Order: sequence, then C-alpha cells, then structure tokens
Amino acid sequence: MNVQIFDNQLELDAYAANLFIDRIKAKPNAVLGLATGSTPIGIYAKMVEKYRKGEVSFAEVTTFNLDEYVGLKPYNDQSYAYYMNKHLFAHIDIPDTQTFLPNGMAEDLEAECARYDHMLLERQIDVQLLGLGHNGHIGFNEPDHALSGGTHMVKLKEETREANARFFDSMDEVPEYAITMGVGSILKANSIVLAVRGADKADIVKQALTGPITTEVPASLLQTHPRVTVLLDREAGRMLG
Ligand SMILES: N[C@@H]1[C@@H](O)[C@H](O)[C@@H](COP(=O)(O)O)O[C@@H]1O
Repeated sequence: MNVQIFDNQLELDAYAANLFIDRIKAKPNAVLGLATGSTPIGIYAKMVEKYRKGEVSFAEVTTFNLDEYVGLKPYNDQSYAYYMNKHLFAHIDIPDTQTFLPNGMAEDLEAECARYDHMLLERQIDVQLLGLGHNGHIGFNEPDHALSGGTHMVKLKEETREANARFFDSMDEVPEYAITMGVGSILKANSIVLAVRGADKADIVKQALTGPITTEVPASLLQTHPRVTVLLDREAGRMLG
C-alpha cells in the first residue's frame, strides 16, 4: 500500500483529485468509482475547479457510486444521488446517462441490486474512491462474520446510523437500510484510493492497514489489493508507526 500523510486538508484534496484527473487524461473514457460522506467533498470541489480551468473534461467518463440509502427520494437532500449532483455532477460536463447510483427507491430492491451488479460486471472500474467508516466499513459493507461480493442490501449498524445522524434533522429520519456495492466489486477495481480524515478514525485506520485481514474490519481486505493509495491527514495517520 502506498500511504501518504498530509499536513492539511487542501493538500490531501488536491492530491486525490489529481489521481482521478491524471487517470482521465490518460484514458478519457475512464470508469470512476465514487464515494460519499464528508471526506470526498473537498476532493470533488478540487475536481470541479480543475474542470472549470479547462484542465479536464468528464464528457466520456462513466461513474458508479458505491451506495445509496433505501427509501430516500433522489431529491431528498440526504440521498447520495442529491449529494453527487450537488458536489460534482451538476458542475462538470458529464452526461446524466453516464452516472450511476443504486436506486434506493426501487420497488424490487433485490432486482435493483442484480441490475446494478450486472452493470458492474460488464465494466472495470479504473479508479475507486473510498472513505472509511468508524467501524471499518467501506461503502456500506458493515463488519460481519462474512461479506457479500456483489451489490446487496444491508441493514445499517446503529453506530453507522448514529455517525450519519449529524446530516439529518433527527435520528428517526436516518434510513435503516442501504444498497451497497459489495467488497468483491470494490476489490475488482484497477486501483483504489482510500481517503480518511480525523483523529476519531486513527484507530480504525491502524486496524485496517496493519491489523489482521478480517471481515470484522471490511477495509482490512484492501490489504489484499495490489494498487491501493491511502491518503490521510496527520490526525487519521497518527497511530501508524
Ligand atoms: N456510506 C458512507 C461511506 O462510504 C463513507 O466512507 C463513510 C465515512 O464518511 P465520512 O467521510 O463522512 O467520515 O460514510 C458513509 O457511511
């Protein structure tokens, strides 16, 4: 693993954005795997800035998001569809037909997981962006005695709902279920960028990067992938030797 520790957030954001932009410059029709949460916001802002300066075009890029809550309409401001439009898609030249997220409003959620998985099987993600949950989750793959390879529905752990409650008006509004890309699909990406910030993630960063490879810390499976770049701020990296 290539681990980079940054003194400030802006440097981390710029470095991460460049990894994606360099890939698009080398391969204009690159397939990007995208993530949500607070960490990627600055990375997307940097991508938008570079797009506005004319440094990159997303016209041929395709994107797949990791996950989506079940039961939130796309125009609900807490849905990941809304987030992606707000922070990235609305500001760049990517056609709507080339951006994909699981549909958490699908009537038949099993069929929706199969549909999303089918699309992922047909394509290879060139660069996959990941954040890290406090319990080691990636996407919404929660710690468990076994993990799913493909897209599936998950019941969110209470700790995850609590961590994400800060974005909602009350805990009752935080969805209980989500659809997430599986760990198998994530590990199939050609390269992976894991971005993590904050002292509250230092312990799980250490477990994920240096602890045993276990489904109880889903991010520890990244140790098995040959091309992972880990981007940390000082706080998140403070427990690494
Ligand atoms: N489903 C997302 C994850 O994909 C993300 O990595 C995590 C961490 O988010 P943050 O960057 O806000 O800590 O939040 C959510 O649970």
